[in-house]
Amino acid sequence: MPSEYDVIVIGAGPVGENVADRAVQGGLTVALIEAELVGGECSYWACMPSKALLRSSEAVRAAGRLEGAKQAVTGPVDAAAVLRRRDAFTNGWDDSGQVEWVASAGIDLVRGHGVISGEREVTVRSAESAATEAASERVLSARHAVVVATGSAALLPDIPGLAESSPWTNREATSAEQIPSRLAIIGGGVIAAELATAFASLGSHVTALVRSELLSGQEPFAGELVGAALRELGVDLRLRTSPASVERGDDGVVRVTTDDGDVVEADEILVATGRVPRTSDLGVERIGLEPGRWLETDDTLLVLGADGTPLAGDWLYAVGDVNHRALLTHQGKYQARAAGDAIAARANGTALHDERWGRHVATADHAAVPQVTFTDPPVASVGLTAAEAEKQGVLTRVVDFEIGSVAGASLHADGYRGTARMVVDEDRGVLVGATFVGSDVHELLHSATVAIVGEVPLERLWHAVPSYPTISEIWLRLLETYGRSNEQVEQ
Ligand SMILES: Cc1cc2nc3c(=O)[nH]c(=O)nc-3n(C[C@H](O)[C@H](O)[C@H](O)COP(=O)(O)OP(=O)(O)OC[C@H]3O[C@@H](n4cnc5c(N)ncnc54)[C@H](O)[C@@H]3O)c2cc1C
Ligand SMILES: NC(=O)c1ccc[n+]([C@@H]2O[C@H](COP(=O)([O-])OP(=O)(O)OC[C@H]3O[C@@H](n4cnc5c(N)ncnc54)[C@H](O)[C@@H]3O)[C@@H](O)[C@H]2O)c1
Repeated sequence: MPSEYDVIVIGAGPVGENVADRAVQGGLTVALIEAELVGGECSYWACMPSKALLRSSEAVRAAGRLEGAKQAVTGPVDAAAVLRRRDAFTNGWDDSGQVEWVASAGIDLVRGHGVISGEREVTVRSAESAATEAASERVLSARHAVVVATGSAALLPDIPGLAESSPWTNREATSAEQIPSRLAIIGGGVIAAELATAFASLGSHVTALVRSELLSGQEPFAGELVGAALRELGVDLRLRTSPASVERGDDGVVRVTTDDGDVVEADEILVATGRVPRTSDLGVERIGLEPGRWLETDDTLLVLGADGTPLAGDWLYAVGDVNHRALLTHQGKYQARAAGDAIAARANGTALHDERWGRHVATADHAAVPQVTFTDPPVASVGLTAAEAEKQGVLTRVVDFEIGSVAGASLHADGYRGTARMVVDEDRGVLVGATFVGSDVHELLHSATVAIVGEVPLERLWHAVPSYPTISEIWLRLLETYGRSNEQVEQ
């Protein structure tokens, strides 16, 4: 293998793989360095296994909401079969399939831990040498760019006794071989809500300790509807409650003392309190950056130095979780496409389109980040919440509608419960945010993303006719509730 490449990518998660692929397609040679499994957190301990843990129980509950189907589906979910299905999605934590794809894409995979050892230089310590401490290092240099795609890891809050109690992070939870009888969860964000749903559905008695509100970054009705559903699943949901201390006794039982003096007992405790960047052992101090911090970038994903401008020579990029722009696989891969193409354009001396919405920038990170929280009901959101729009000074109008009163939804599930909200920028007459909560709203989300990214005037949206009878008719109801501008003039 050569020691000089056009581009070196550190981290072969979904985002690193994509930036490498894009750079190869731009005619460049690429080395992709991975310390663990090619495919990263998403494939093995995050998106894929967590969704596999959720889906079967969701399907059973969906049948239970339909007269006629519910009589046919009467038994409990087979947790062991769900775990086997999860194992199939993670390929038994074997990345050989993804390694094959890397080779077929013309990318050189280098196994080991990458450290930035100088400008355009990365030293790779092989996994074996890290274990034996034998010196087996390779120094690689990059003619054009080094891309950091090292992702994020679970944040462990400083709660007395927690670290000593063998807590689960997303890794242990998504790779669990058994369903614990009692699971305590700290946190009220996306991971906590999804994994509370998964484990409660698979038979755990879940106690969730949420220091503020559930899903507090989203529209308030999202947390209310998901919280009600979790309680129906038997989750002991404790809002505005924090753990004061944690202890795992000799009997193996974890005891969490809450700030109101109560004691919660559990067999396992899952920490879902946010993420930290994987930059603490990356050598960034050699180039004037602080280890353990997120890497701030411009919109072409070039890393910014302490002075807020890209490092001299435009050689260091950061994509995916590690830049903290949006901790989502699809958004990281979007950044990867922009960065990979920008690297190729800069290397080949072709035009750089770094204007807003240009080919080489990740503009959507600021305007239209879609996210589905795979609870039951799921929460599908994109763009700004009403509170965020107001905070940004947008002249905001909010329109809400109950999804259950749409014909398609009432056919979809008996007693369909759900809410939709659109957030409108009144000055521009366009949508800037949308949230849907309700069974199977996932697939509605992309329509809202297209409307926001395309800045489609609401007047034109009236001509996008939703099929009857589908849940998409919610669009028509939202527009009718908003009213047409000529109606407003007449009033
Ligand atoms: C439980 C859970 C569920 C999630 N569900 C979803 C979901 O449904 N949809 C969604 O969009 N997002 C989801 N996410 C978020 C998603 O997992 C991340 O946004 C995504 O994995 C980020 O990709 P990445 O490539 O930036 O980083 P990662 O996937 O973290 O990959 C980084 C890679 O870099 C490697 N690495 C790190 N440091 C080095 C080094 N110095 N040298 C060599 N290699 C290194 C790591 O081993 C890893 O393989 C979920 C997250 C969690 C925790
Ligand atoms: N379906 C998806 O798209 C999906 C699924 C899972 C994760 N993710 C991504 O992973 C990221 C991380 O998820 P997350 O749930 O860990 O983070 P989060 O930021 O969504 O939620 C963190 C939660 O922990 C709480 N918290 C923080 N510190 C605490 C402390 N010391 N004590 C008690 N509570 C504390 C917060 O109040 C919040 O409720 C998310 O930003 C999301 O983008 C996405």
